[in-house]
Amino acid sequence: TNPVPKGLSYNFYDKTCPQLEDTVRAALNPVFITDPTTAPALLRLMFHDCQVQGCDASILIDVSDSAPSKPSELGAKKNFGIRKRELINQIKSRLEIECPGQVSCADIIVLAARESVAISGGPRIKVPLGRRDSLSASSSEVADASLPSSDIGVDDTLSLFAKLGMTTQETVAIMGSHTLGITHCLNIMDRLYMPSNAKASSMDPRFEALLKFSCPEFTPLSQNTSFVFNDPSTFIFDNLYYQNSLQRRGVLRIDAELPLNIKTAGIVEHFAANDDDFFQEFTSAFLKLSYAGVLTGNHGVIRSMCNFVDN
Ligand code: HEM
Ligand SMILES: [Ca+2]
Repeated sequence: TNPVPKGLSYNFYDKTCPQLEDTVRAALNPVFITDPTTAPALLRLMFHDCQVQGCDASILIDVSDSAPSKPSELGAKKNFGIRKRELINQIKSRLEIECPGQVSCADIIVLAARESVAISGGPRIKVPLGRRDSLSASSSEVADASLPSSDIGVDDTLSLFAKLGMTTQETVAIMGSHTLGITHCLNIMDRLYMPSNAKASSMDPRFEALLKFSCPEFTPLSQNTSFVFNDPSTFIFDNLYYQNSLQRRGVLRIDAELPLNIKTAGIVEHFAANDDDFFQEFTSAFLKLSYAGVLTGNHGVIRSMCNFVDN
């Protein structure tokens, strides 16, 4: 049910860089310990790469060649809060010593996300490799059009991930990524303070008060870095996201509405009660995300540095 795209395989680097997965793990483990916010950042980095012109490391490119003065993909509004790109570069430099010219930045992003899930207590996902890197990034306009907005609802989310071949179960499972990490206040200000926005009314009032306390309505600019945790166990990959959403403590609109929509409510309840099934569906959803728009064979390149295109 989960065909591996042509050009990707589980033994892709067996001859050219057999120690790849060990190198990635060894590079990340110390960072995960010193900065536990790393895992959530790297998981979201993969989503935002794969969602914009495919899993091709386009999000790592610093400036756009075609329009050097305009913000490139990374500068898109919806990429606000993207962090830890430099870690992918650091891993890449190690690999350029160990196996020069072999490993794509796109594969490193997927491997780093896979490690992030595993180190946080989530499923250990084996991923097929062989992605290649794009020669250019998207414009910020294209990136903003490809990434979901922070107030997307259930139906739009289902169709967004259906484009990647995900079932409703898999879509609910991939949203379980919000078991990790944070949301900056600016992404929930409308939900909290727009009286016309009925979504707020379905929140647990104590949770709403907590969010409003963390994200006051008239936030001084100097404090617009404030954030809230996505779920109560923000560094642990578990099914508390679903339990929490069922208690009307979802942070984003989508987190709050998955348990309310007739198409997804039963699945949320199931994952809240059964983390094995959540992990299993998450695994197949993660793989489908990692297959999005991949460049393989003689498409794309292997960049020698992840943040710019020198080929
Ligand atoms: C409907 C789809 C989605 C929407 C609207 C959405 C939206 C958001 C928003 C607004 C944030 C807060 C970012 C910030 O303020 O810094 C966030 C964080 C996050 N998202 Fe999503 N997301 C979606 C799907 C996904 C998927 C598919 C994944 C992973 C595969 C994911 C992983 C994460 C993670 C790990 C964080 C925490 C990042 C951190 O702590 O730095 N999200 N998401
Ligand atoms: Ca991309």
